[in-house]
Amino acid sequence: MLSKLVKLNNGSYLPYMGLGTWELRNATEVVKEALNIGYRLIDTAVLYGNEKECAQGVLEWMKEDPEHNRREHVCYITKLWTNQHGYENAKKAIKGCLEQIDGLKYIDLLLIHAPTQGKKMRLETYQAMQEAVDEGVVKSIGVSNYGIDHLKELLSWPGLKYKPVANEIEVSPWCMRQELCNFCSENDIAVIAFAPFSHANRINDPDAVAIAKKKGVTPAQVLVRWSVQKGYVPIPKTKNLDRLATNFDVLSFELSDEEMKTLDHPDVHDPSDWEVTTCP
Ligand SMILES: NC(=O)C1=CN([C@@H]2O[C@H](COP(=O)(O)OP(=O)(O)OC[C@H]3O[C@@H](n4cnc5c(N)ncnc54)[C@H](OP(=O)(O)O)[C@@H]3O)[C@@H](O)[C@H]2O)C=CC1
Ligand SMILES: O=C1Nc2ccccc2C1=O
Repeated sequence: MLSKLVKLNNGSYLPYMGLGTWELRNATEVVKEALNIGYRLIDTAVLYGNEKECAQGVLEWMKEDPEHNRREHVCYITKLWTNQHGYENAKKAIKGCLEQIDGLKYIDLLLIHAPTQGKKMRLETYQAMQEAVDEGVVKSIGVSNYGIDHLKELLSWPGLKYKPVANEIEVSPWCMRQELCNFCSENDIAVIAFAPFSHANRINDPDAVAIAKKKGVTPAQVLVRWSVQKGYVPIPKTKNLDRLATNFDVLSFELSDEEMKTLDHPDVHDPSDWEVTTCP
């Protein structure tokens, strides 16, 4: 039986999966509906331009049933974009993120969106994020699109006060990043798996379709389940209210070892998005 929560290295938890919100233009409506279905993790970013709308969705959901729908039940993730790196710049950017979400009061998990700005900028940004934890406005911090070298740089940095709790990276059966995922696991860093459908490119994969048919589920559910069963936290995105519920329903069935192996493509590296895990 899979747990509904993934324990982080700072003692807090992530839900077993969440909602991606890139390109969501009806974010308030989708986030509110997702929370009503049972999603408890919302992944946004400064880049997406919808932080305010996502927060509004959470606030409206809380307002619907204040006794049961509580702020502390939701994990709100946002990410600093690449032009927000550097100590002062990041301080200002974090303030901006907090202004966007106002009524939510704090950010559950703040990530550096990508390691593209070089060592000095990466570490200065992280320093500003650590201070936001000390100020109580951010509960946990982590990174995204970090490769092993970027993680080693951070873990060996003398200024490290709070270990990154998570690395958000593209992971799917066609982008397994086994070495990086193993490194994260060995260092107690959770893997948040973005683009679990390879940005919809793989939703009709014949193996996923065949397994889905056999189980009476959708191929999307098979791909989300693959990720959850690997121990990752997938964050599929949909703007479609009907798909929200099925994508979330992945605890009612299991994939056998053989089915997992059929889906695995360890020798394929086909990211659907940017590939910056090896940048200097
Ligand atoms: N940190 C980073 O650098 C990155 C983070 N991310 C995060 O990860 C999230 C997910 O990645 P994303 O790139 O959106 O790609 P996904 O792999 O989640 O695929 C999303 C696509 O799949 C479609 N889809 C969703 N559910 C179904 C379904 N049940 N059946 C058929 N099609 C479906 C969606 O269309 P529709 O909406 O019409 O249903 C959309 O076109 C992002 O939204 C973002 O939050 C993504 C990329 C980079
Ligand atoms: O969701 C995302 N889609 C993207 C495309 C390019 C760069 C970053 C991202 C995201 O974070």
